[in-house]
Amino acid sequence: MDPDDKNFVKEGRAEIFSPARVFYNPVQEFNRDLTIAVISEHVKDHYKLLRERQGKREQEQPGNDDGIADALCDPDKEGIKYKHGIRILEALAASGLRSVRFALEIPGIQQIVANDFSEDAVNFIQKNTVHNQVSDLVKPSMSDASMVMYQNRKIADRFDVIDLDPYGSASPFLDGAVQALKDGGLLCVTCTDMAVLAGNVPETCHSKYQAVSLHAKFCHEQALRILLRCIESHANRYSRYIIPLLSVSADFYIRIFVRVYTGQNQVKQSACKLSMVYHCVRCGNFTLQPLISKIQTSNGGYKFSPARGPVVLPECDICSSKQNVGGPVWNAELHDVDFVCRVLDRVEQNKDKFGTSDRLRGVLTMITEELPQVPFYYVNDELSKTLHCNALRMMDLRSALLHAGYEVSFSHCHKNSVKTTAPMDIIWDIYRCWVKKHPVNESWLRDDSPVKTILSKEPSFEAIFDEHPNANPASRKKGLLRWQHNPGKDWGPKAKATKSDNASLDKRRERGLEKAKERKRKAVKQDIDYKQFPCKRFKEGCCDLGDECRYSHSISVPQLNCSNSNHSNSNCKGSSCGEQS
Ligand SMILES: C[S@@+](CC[C@H](N)C(=O)[O-])C[C@H]1O[C@@H](n2cnc3c(N)ncnc32)[C@H](O)[C@@H]1O
Ligand SMILES: [Zn+2]
Repeated sequence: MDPDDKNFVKEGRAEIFSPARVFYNPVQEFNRDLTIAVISEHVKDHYKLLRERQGKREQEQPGNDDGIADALCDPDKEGIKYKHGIRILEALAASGLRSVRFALEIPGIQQIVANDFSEDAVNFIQKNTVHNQVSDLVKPSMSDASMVMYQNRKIADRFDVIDLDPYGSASPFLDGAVQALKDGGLLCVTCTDMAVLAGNVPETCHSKYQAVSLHAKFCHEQALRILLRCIESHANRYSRYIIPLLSVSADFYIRIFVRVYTGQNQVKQSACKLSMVYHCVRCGNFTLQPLISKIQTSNGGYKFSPARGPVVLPECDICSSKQNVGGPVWNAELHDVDFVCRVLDRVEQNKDKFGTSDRLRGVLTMITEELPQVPFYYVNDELSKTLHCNALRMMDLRSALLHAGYEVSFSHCHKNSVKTTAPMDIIWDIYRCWVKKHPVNESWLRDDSPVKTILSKEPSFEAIFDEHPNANPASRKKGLLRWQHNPGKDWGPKAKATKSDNASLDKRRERGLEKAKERKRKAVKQDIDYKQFPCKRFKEGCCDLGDECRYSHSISVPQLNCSNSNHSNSNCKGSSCGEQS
């Protein structure tokens, strides 16, 4: 292998040959680093369990006569085979980079099956395995991913860890995965079909995940909760259930880590972890409707019964607008915070090991700060946008909530998120107090607008905006890297690998850039100032271009020219709007 080759990739301790016709996405290094940290902690638990089961505590002796580490102490050497180590299946392995990194960077592995249905990919898995001297640990396999999992359903054949990292949705592979894991086995799942999970196509979301996704500001957390519920429902069919360890929304994908257990009693509780979601289309108010209630019985036991509903009136109790209904979603915890703290410790103690350690520290710290039992969040800029008022600083809103006796946290899913135990009307009370000091323009107070409905009510208390000692969380105080800044050229889910080579891919990329430049030149010629138009992606919470975005991220974009009261603001095209006065 020639290290100067353009197709030669170094990541972690691995050196991989990865031509364009085999999939490789450099932006997913964060995903792979995170997975290595999580599986390493899983190995610790695996050995703890083994020791408990066998009651043995031997001195560590990696590498006995047959070259296999045999002791049951926590393994500490990577790259060697452990007789009692874990078995991993990477069901969709592409170049094998992930599997090779597992072999080189996670101690305590017995075997990794690196599977792909593409012959090309498997040839590269083979080459890369030999080049990185991990042929003892990594076994290339060419098969359909589901088939491998169905063939390993027998208890003796099941895996300790299954990693699913597909193009788009992981849903076709979930049924096989929940059956091919050992009791307590770890399932790691990526989904990159965010448009589906985030509410753009609710009917497709239903066909893939059996849940309706809503077009809501909390869409990234919704994606996590839809996927978790979907895995749980697959598991339940086989008397199994899941315990989420870590659920992450990052860049253009979600990544979740859950343990799968067997137990009919726990499976019954699954019904209590489901909720439908009502969501107001105008003010963003949301309410969860559980499907099953667990009721205490007189003899100290409990029974299940259908939940009472509906929990909301047909119209939003805050702004009287219509509400959509979505779900069902997972309504229980997204993470096991103790486990996340262990992963965070591992990252902090091995900073040099992970190329993305700064971001890992930031995101994991934020996750440990999230309110664990509060599904979803509001987005602060969206609240001020709804009222067309001056922006209320995040620290001021957080302080006001804390002074009023409520808990508050960020969500790692969104920069300006507000997770809180306060009902939405309390948040509006805080905004009502704010607006008294910073009145909104009279023109927004039309009869049919949520602005008027919300502001016509007096606040039920006097909000205190003085900085509260807990308003600034540690992750923010320490200035940890919590968000990816200005994504680079490779950002985004990559298309399926093609037969073309890198050179032609580069040419296509160059042509794309040239076209974009041409469009910009034309715009300048026509003297179009895009900054007068609001950025749709920013509004949806997914524009990461910051100041570089050619559209406006300001909430005070003048759309006031439009006199048509039926004309929704989000559709207004500013100076090009046909319905203007
Ligand atoms: C997104 S790539 C995997 C990337 C890899 N996990 C990594 O971290 O670099 C998806 C891979 O899945 C393979 N694939 C897609 N459907 C499959 C199936 N049903 N069975 C096996 N492999 C499949 C494709 O050939 C492709 O190489
Ligand atoms: Zn409303």
